[in-house]
Amino acid sequence: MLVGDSLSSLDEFALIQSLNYKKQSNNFHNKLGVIKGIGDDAAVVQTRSGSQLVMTCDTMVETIHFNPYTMLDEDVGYKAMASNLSDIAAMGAIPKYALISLSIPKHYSTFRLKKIYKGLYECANYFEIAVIGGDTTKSPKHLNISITLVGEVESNQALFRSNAKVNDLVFTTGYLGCSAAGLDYLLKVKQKQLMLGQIPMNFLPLVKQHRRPTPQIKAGRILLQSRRCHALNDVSDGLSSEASEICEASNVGFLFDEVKLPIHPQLREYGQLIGKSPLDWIMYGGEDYQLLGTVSKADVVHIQNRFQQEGIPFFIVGEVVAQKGVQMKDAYGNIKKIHKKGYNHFN
Ligand SMILES: Nc1ncnc2c1ncn2[C@@H]1O[C@H](COP(=O)(O)OP(=O)(O)OP(=O)(O)O)[C@@H](O)[C@H]1O
Ligand SMILES: Cc1ncc(C[n+]2csc(CCOP(=O)(O)O)c2C)c(N)n1
Ligand SMILES: [Mg+2]
Ligand SMILES: [Mg+2]
Ligand SMILES: [Mg+2]
Repeated sequence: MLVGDSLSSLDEFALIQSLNYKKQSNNFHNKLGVIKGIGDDAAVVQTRSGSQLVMTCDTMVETIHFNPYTMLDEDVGYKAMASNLSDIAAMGAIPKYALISLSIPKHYSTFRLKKIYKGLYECANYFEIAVIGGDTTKSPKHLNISITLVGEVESNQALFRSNAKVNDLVFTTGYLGCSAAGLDYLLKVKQKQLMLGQIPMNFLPLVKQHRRPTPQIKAGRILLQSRRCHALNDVSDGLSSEASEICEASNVGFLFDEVKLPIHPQLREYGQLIGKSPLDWIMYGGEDYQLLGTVSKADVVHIQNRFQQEGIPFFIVGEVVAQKGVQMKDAYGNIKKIHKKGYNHFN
């Protein structure tokens, strides 16, 4: 990076890399018991007890992650907590403690902040997370909420992006693309603080997925306990981006099967209405917070059964191949390359 380079010339992931690469020695990390540092959904560190700590933080910034047309105040708190929980789920870990950092512009009333915290505690209480601290400051213009989550995982069992193996099957734990379509709808309607009751029934699942995604903690635990899941990631930036992350970390490729990608009926309907392919939202939309992972063919039936017992969807959507990168096979058997495109903060 050159002095004075503008951020817009840099990719978000390249920026993280350039700020952190080779700044600390491996010995130093080993001494401190770092099992997994930068580069996965959460960090994993050794403790003196038998288990390991899992830590992550994610931020929501007004105008970037939400605005008055897309979210109710309660939803902002709920989603800030849920998106962090999702990174813990992607490690197969159990979330436990949260620290909340809040930066508030002058025009926010305590009434609105209480609503944000109502949603935040709704999510924290449901998933049995103890809120144990945080930080509060003024902000020049927009609200900023950042959450640090700490969880626990059985020693050396955490699921990484880096263990996918050629011939594994690729799965997701639910429908993708709905959140992005819900966002599209809300931005088109453009009505401030739109209540659920004002939204036509057929668009409700899309809006709900955008405002209140369910972090897949239970799915992550099933996958870890099965001891048969090879790689795992959560889908915050879109399927193409998250698949690329697993492929890069594992040094493999993914071949998605277009006819196997599940399309939510309301996503299909909304796509038809506005003339857009659901595949665009699925591949490049993001914020669904489902899990994307790989499992060996021999073990897939066992895992499928466990998901069925728990009533959680499990869709096989492709396979892991030796050819690097992400590809898509269409209904006619034609294969095309999928570029790593998706939500990226700086381009
Ligand atoms: N400013 C930073 N300094 C050091 N490490 C960072 C920084 N920002 C992100 N990271 C690390 O980079 C890795 C990738 O982060 P990223 O935010 O893309 O993952 P994610 O939280 O799973 O995705 P998303 O934020 O889209 O939900 C993680 O290990 C994260 O801890
Ligand atoms: C008003 C508004 N405009 C656009 C978006 C879309 N969006 C913002 S951040 C992000 C990726 C996840 O965030 P991160 O990578 O920071 O975890 C996506 C898909 C939105 N939610 N609200
Ligand atoms: Mg993640
Ligand atoms: Mg993040
Ligand atoms: Mg992101």
